[in-house]
Amino acid sequence: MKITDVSVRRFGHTTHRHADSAGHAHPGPAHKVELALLTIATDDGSEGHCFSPVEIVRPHVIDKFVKKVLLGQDPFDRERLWQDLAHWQRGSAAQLTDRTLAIIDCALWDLAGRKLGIPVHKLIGSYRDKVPAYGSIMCGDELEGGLATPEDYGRFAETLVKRGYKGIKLHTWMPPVSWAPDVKMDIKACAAVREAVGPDIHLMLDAFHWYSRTEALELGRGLEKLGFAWIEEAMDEQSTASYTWLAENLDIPVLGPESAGGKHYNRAEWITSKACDILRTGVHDVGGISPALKTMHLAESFGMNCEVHGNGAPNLIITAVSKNVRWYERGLLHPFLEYDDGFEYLNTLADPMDENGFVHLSDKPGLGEDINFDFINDNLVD
Ligand SMILES: O=C(O)[C@H](O)[C@@H](O)[C@@H](O)C(=O)NO
Ligand SMILES: [Mg+2]
Repeated sequence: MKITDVSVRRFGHTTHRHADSAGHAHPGPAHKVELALLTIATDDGSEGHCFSPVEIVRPHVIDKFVKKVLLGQDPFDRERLWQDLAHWQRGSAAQLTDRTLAIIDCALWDLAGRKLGIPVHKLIGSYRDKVPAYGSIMCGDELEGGLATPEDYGRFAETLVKRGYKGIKLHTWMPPVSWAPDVKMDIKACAAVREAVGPDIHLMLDAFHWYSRTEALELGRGLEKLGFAWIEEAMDEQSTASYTWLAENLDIPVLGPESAGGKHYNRAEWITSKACDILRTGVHDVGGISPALKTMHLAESFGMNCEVHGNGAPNLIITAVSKNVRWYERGLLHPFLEYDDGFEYLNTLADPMDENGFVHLSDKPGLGEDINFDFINDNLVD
């Protein structure tokens, strides 16, 4: 079996999600955005697919790096193909990123599952077929009745508990919100949520990513009083030493790194530097399902949980194949958006959640996404 092609379909779809100048999502009027579907094809007609931001699988990257590594190779040689792509990164002048490696790795897993007729979480070795979800709330805003005040967060948290969530994570206000960031307002929003949902719901905070050590310490101490489960990305994750200092000075578990580079290698450094109490990984953060599994196994060897960043089928799969992952991050959520409405390019939700807050794994072969190929082919953009 040999890989004969790597192709990309760019298509338009409608969303109410808008990115602000810092890249954080907020609700807004419906608008058209582009997405890509990458496909790896083989000589026996098998295919593997993965959705991607368009720029991550742009022609330069696919032609100059991906095709050179993949074409003619056995698609089941995922580990060797991932290692070869990773080695090209150094000479790529930062053009070949972990995000592209993630898309290729996921498409290869999808191809293997589709070829063998089994879901990827079973191919890897499943630990469970449903995963508790926490509701991951969007960053705050200045929208009337949106997420503009601590009370707005409290009201929305009540709605999420009624929907079935047993855990809720806040992202509070960040620039370009005019008065943000503000530690005291962060704590007020967290206090309003704790007051609204009571003591039994697990609460977490993912804060402004660039607080100073002393600001992060003040924030962490406030969360300790509210019984929060973890504090996340309150400082720039490029400074491991800052997190070692924070973890030494706080009782609340420090979780990370999410956005710091370095794949599973850097996450090993975070553990040995005592920079986190709970490790973090994510399919798109570390270069795919394959390195994410390595990260989770690394954490397990240190008796540490490893929480997964982000929603979607690949991240859901890795939450289901390891005992030391507690949650699936379902979001991002906002009072003005109906997350369960899904997307035009999927026939069904990739992460359906029952009334008890459990997300159920798909039993479809591959990544398990119910792709609407007709919609994609009818909405191609060149
Ligand atoms: O920075 C953001 O936009 C959000 O925090 C986003 O990355 C969210 O997915 C996250 O960090 N979850 O943990
Ligand atoms: Mg985060």
